[in-house]
Amino acid sequence: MSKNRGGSESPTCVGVCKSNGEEDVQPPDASAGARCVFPVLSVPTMVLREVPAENIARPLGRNEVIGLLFRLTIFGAVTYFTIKWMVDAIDPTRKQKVEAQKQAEKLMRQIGVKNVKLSEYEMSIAAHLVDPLSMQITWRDIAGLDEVITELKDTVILPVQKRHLFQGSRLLQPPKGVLLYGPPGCGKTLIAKATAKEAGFRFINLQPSTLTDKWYGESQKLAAAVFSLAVKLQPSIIFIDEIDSFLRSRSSSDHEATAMMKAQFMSLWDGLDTDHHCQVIIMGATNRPQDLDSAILRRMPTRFHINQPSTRQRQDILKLILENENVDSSVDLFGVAKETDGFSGSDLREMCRDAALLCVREFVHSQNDGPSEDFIRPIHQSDLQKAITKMKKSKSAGGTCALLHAALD
Ligand SMILES: Nc1ncnc2c1ncn2[C@@H]1O[C@H](COP(=O)(O)OP(=O)(O)OP(=O)(O)O)[C@@H](O)[C@H]1O
Repeated sequence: MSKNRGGSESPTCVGVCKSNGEEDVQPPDASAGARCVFPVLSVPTMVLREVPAENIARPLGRNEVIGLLFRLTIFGAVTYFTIKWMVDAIDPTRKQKVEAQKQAEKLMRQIGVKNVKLSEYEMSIAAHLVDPLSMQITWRDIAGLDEVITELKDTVILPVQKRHLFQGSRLLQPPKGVLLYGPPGCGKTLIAKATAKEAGFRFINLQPSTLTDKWYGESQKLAAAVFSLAVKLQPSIIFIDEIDSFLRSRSSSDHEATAMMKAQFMSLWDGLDTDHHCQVIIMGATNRPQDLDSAILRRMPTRFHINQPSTRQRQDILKLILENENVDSSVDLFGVAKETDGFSGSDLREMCRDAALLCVREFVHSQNDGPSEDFIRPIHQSDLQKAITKMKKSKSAGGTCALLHAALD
């Protein structure tokens, strides 16, 4: 049953007859009791059928326009959020992004940055900001590198801290790029962190994988975000450990996205140079400076060689590492330094830890054997000797592995 215009019910079936190619609307009563020629009507046709012709021709009223706009807005918003939700749901990096955002917000609060609006990409870079409270490293924590520290103070920190002295000079501006190079474990990261701490710079510890492990196109947006974030947080240091893995010499085998990202990184870097008031420094560390792109090397004119420590430097490092430990007064640190030729600062630290652990182990054993004194004995020369032998063995095993890898490569 359908209701006709007058409101009375009739068993009619409204249909559109097509005869001789013309469309015609059947009067309701014409089809009464008859079979429909076209039993199903399309919705727009029904709507037109219901709306009087004069209503279609007349302009829409104010309320109708508002209603229409309202419905269109709702429809647009629902479509937008549905698509956004679907894109988010299929994005494999979504969880990472949410985590990064939380971490970034926490760090921004800790470093006291307020009223700075960050983009989604800047947020994920901000997750690599080092919390200045947890960054306790100062010059005092670095031994044997006094010359490097003095030069860093003069060439990097002074022009930043006493800007007014260098304002008129183009030559004496703080460098935009600093390269620390040398064997692993010799203090490059320590130097970078201490520079940031002492100069009062914010420190973005950028892992190359943050930029390289991304979807096509994401890397470039992230690279741009590194620079825009550093500028927003200036004075700041962008520290890139193992910079060679990321900005190595360009080759024809480079993936297109990698090549584009490198080129973009360099042009963003040049952008820092054009603004003399910009206080952003890129500090790179590498064990393989020979692998770095020559264009990158040109952008890092201030370079520091952090070499394997000499005997005197090793003695200073040992003194610093054992400063607060319980060491027997008979221990000869110079003798230990002489015996540890080829050890890095990191090796020396590991070696001293091993020696200290020997004392702890002896204490634990003595406790197991029955009641004994309740203190850990001091580190003796013999403990250090044993630890040196162990470290030398593990280094030569490491060396054999390295040779094996080199032969296989
Ligand atoms: N000159 C030094 N004075 C004091 N400690 C040092 C020194 N050099 C290295 N160390 C010790 O070795 C650890 C590793 O040093 P660091 O991370 O700075 O080395 P790196 O040169 O950056 O190494 P990598 O190239 O592997 O990143 C430090 O945390 C510190 O304990």
